[in-house]
This record gives sequence, C-alpha cells and structure tokens, in this order.
Amino acid sequence: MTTPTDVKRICCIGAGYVGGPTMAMIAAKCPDIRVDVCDINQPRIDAWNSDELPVYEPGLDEVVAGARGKNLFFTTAVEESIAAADLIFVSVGTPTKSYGIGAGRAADLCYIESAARMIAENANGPKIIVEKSTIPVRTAEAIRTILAANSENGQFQVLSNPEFLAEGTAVEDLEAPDRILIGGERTPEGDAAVESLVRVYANWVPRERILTTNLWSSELSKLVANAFLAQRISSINAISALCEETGADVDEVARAIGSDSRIGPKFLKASVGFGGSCFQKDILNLVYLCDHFGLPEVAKYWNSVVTMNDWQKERFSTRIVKTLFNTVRGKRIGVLGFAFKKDTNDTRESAAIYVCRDLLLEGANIALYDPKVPVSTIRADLNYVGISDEVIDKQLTICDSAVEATKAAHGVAVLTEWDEFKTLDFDTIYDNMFKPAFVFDGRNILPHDELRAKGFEVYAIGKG
Ligand SMILES: NC(=O)C1=CN([C@@H]2O[C@H](COP(=O)(O)OP(=O)(O)OC[C@H]3O[C@@H](n4cnc5c(N)ncnc54)[C@H](O)[C@@H]3O)[C@@H](O)[C@H]2O)C=CC1
Ligand SMILES: O=C(O)[C@H]1O[C@H](OP(=O)(O)OP(=O)(O)OC[C@H]2O[C@@H](n3ccc(=O)[nH]c3=O)[C@H](O)[C@@H]2O)[C@H](O)[C@@H](O)[C@@H]1O
Repeated sequence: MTTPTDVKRICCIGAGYVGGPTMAMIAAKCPDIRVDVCDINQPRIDAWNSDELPVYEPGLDEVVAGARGKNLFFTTAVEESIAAADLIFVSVGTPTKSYGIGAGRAADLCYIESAARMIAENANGPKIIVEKSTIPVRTAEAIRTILAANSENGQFQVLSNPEFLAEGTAVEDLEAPDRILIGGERTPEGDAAVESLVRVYANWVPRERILTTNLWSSELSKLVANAFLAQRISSINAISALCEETGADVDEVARAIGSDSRIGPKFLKASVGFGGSCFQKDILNLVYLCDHFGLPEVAKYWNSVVTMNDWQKERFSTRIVKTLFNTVRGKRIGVLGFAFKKDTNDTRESAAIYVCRDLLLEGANIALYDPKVPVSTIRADLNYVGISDEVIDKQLTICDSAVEATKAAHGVAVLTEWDEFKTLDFDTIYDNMFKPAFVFDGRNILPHDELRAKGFEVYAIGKG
C-alpha cells in the first residue's frame, strides 16, 4: 500500500438532504478537517448559512451551529473548494431519468457527470473522489474516464461510500451508523485512498463497523440495501390486504413473524405505501440494470416491489371512496400529513401525493394539515402529478392545525405518522364531523378502540 493521505480539507459537491447533514457530522467529529459544502443553488446555500436550515431533521440545527464558521462552510464557490480539497464527496441528486433511453427506470447521471467535469477542470493535484450519491453499479468507471479525458496530470482515486441514513433520524444514523461502507480499487493506490477515508470516519465510528470492499460491491450494495428494505414493506403491505379479508391483524402478524430472529422486527410496519426520494428510484434503477445485463427474471422479481407499493396507495384511496358510499364529490376529506414519513419536511414520492391526487380527481374537497411541509411544496407536488392550479384553488384548503382540517369533514385520512396525530382532541373532532364520522388510518397510529367507542367508523390498514 502507498501512504494514505491525512485528509485536511474536504469539499462536498451537493448541499442537499445527504450532503448537508453528512458533512455537518464529519465537521463536528473532525475539528482538524475543514469541510466546504458546495452547491450551485444559491438560495439553498443561503438557507444553510441562516437559522432556517433547508432540511428539517431533529438535532441538525445543533450539529450545524456547533461547526459552522469554524471548520464547516456552506458556499457556492465550488471551483475554489475543489482546488483546495484533498478529498471530494459527490453528493448530487441521481433521480430517475424522465426522458430518452431508460426513461422511467434508469438513473439520470447528468449531475454526476457535471460534477466530474467540474472536478477535472479545477483539480490541481492528486484528489480522492468519493461517490456519496446512490448510483448504478460501475459508475466509478464512467467518472474515472471523464476525469482522465479532461485533466492534464490528474491523479485521481475514485471511491464508493454510499450513505445509509434515513430522513427523520439522520443525525442519530450519522452519529452511530450500523456500518460505513467504502469501496475502492484493489491496487496499492486504491487501498491507500480507502485508508485515508477510513481514518476520517474512525474519528468517531468503531473500526469494526467500517467495511471495505471492491468498488462494484460497494456501489451495488447500496441499491440492494434499499431494495431489501422496500421489499419488506411491500411484503407486509401485501399481507395487510389478506388480513383485511380474513380478520387477521397485520400488526399482530408482524409481531409474530418479527420475533423470529431470522426475520427481525424492523421495517414490518404496514402503511399506505412507502415513499421517499430513494426506494422507488433505486429499485427501478436495479430493475433497469438487471434488464441491461440480460436478467429479465431478476428484473421482474424486483419490479414487483414497486408494483405492490403502487397498488397499496391506490387501494387506500379506493377504500375511502367506496366507504363514503362510492362518492366523495363535493365532500370534505381532512388529510393529516403530507411528508413521506414523520420528522422530515421532505415529500418526494410521498404516498400522500398520490392519495390526494386520486381524491381530487374524484371531486373531493381536501383540507390538509402537515406540521412541516410548506404550501408551495404541496402545490408543486400536486402539479407534478397532473393536478392543475385551478383544481387546487377550488378543491384544496391548507389548514394550520389537524383539528381545523377535520372540521365539517365526511372523512379523515392519516397519511403521515406525525406523533401529534396520536393525541388529538378526538371528542371535538367527532363533534365537528359529518356522521358517520369515518377515519382512515393509513399509518395505524391512532387509538382505534377508543375512537370506535366515541362513535367513529375506523378503517385501518390490515385490520379485518
Ligand atoms: N435523501 C436521502 O435520505 C438519501 C439520499 N441518498 C442519495 O444521495 C444523493 C443526493 O440525495 P439528496 O441529498 O436527497 O438530493 P438533493 O436533491 O437534496 O441534493 C442534491 C444537491 O446537489 C446540487 N447539485 C447538483 N449538481 C451540482 C453541481 N454540479 N455542483 C454543485 N451542486 C450541485 C443540487 O443543487 C442539490 O442541492 C442521491 O443520489 C440519493 O439517492 C442516499 C441516502 C439517503
Ligand atoms: O437511500 C435512501 O434514501 C435511504 O432510504 C431509506 O430511508 P428513508 O427513505 O429516508 O426513510 P425510511 O425510514 O426508510 O422510510 C421510507 C418509507 O417507507 C415507509 N415505511 C418504513 C418502514 C416501515 O416499516 N413501513 C413503512 O411504510 C416510511 O413511512 C417511508 O414512507 C433507507 O431506510 C435508508 O437506509 C437509505 O439511506
């Protein structure tokens, strides 16, 4: 192995949900390393430099406040930061491609490519480039080719270091990760680069939790981890439909099977469907790769996880319409929650978007409350799934509280598991609703027996 570099300066390209929190944690744990987090989006950088961070995560304000201005800097000066850094994280978005070859399945690598070109143009010495974004297996090869073709004497090592944090628990996950995964080229130079990055994490993560692999295993493991997690949710959601037909209770089934240590209790919570920016995108990417490598059976197998999720979302909106006597036209539905899970302001691929779309198309009037999601995001998300401004203006009301959203409603639907929904004033809600007062709990968080005793008609996922 050649000598590992002692990393002194880090640059991160992309100050999003991953780049911001991840770099803030590195800066907090490594006071001797200067970390520049860069983005081309000026308002986003301004927000990172303000008291109103662009990402809502419990505990993040404190981590940022502790390091910002000392060894943590948010900036749009990408070029200068690249030039000054020993190690560069690439943490830009890799959304599903919406055009051309692979549309709707393949990952769009245009931001990765532009980041690689920026690095090639501005690097003035040896650099370690770290893929933090989730990318298709063998992307490091493309990055290496772009770097080699666009720099004079660049000595680059490309590493894969996927991120496993979940939104809502990002700070906890970064503070005590189950593992850190680092893939590198199996050469003396590659090993030295891997060791340099291992030493950064070893400032707070026990060495036995830092796994090193070859590049391709690391790249692929990220897609596979998300596919396995999402598969568990689709599996329990599939069973939730069977529970509803048979009188079994999906939470009891989940507890019973999850007690088997070979299965384990996590990620078995039946829901209205998984959301978030990554599960669907990463599975579709995996499916595309399998097809590309001539494995249609494998592609079909993983695609069914997404198909089941789409069905679960659709099943929930259909249930609301059917229960409300086959029509919701002109009826007010109180929707509680729009984020894809609690403790985040992120709505990407949230099940709520699709349920609200279906209900609006059925003519319902939606009264919506979410504690963290801004009105502009809700409108943009609905526009994106084909709901016009005219329909939104006419049929959607954004409310300041859950109780307000349920006033004069024919039905109430819980779409995000925010803690505050568990302890609402259900007596007032009942009094204010049309009767029968229907509740559709898409997260199984409400006290169903108590609600039934008050007179509500309760539908819950996977409860017969
Ligand atoms: N959101 C999450 O919880 C997780 C996301 N990931 C992966 O991490 C990657 C990033 O995801 P997010 O942070 O959620 O995306 P994001 O969309 O929040 O942030 C990406 C940022 O990159 C910036 N950017 C794009 N091109 C740039 C360039 N050339 N120079 C400077 N900045 C540039 C964008 O302006 C944007 O602010 C994706 O590949 C995602 O799959 C992985 C684990 C968790
Ligand atoms: O690559 C990513 O982006 C990340 O994707 C997920 O994290 P995230 O999407 O932030 O949140 P999760 O807690 O995984 O929840 C995803 C969705 O599944 C739903 N879910 C989760 C668990 C469960 O048992 N049931 C269920 O319906 C959640 O409500 C949410 O809509 C993974 O958990 C992270 O490890 C990964 O880094």
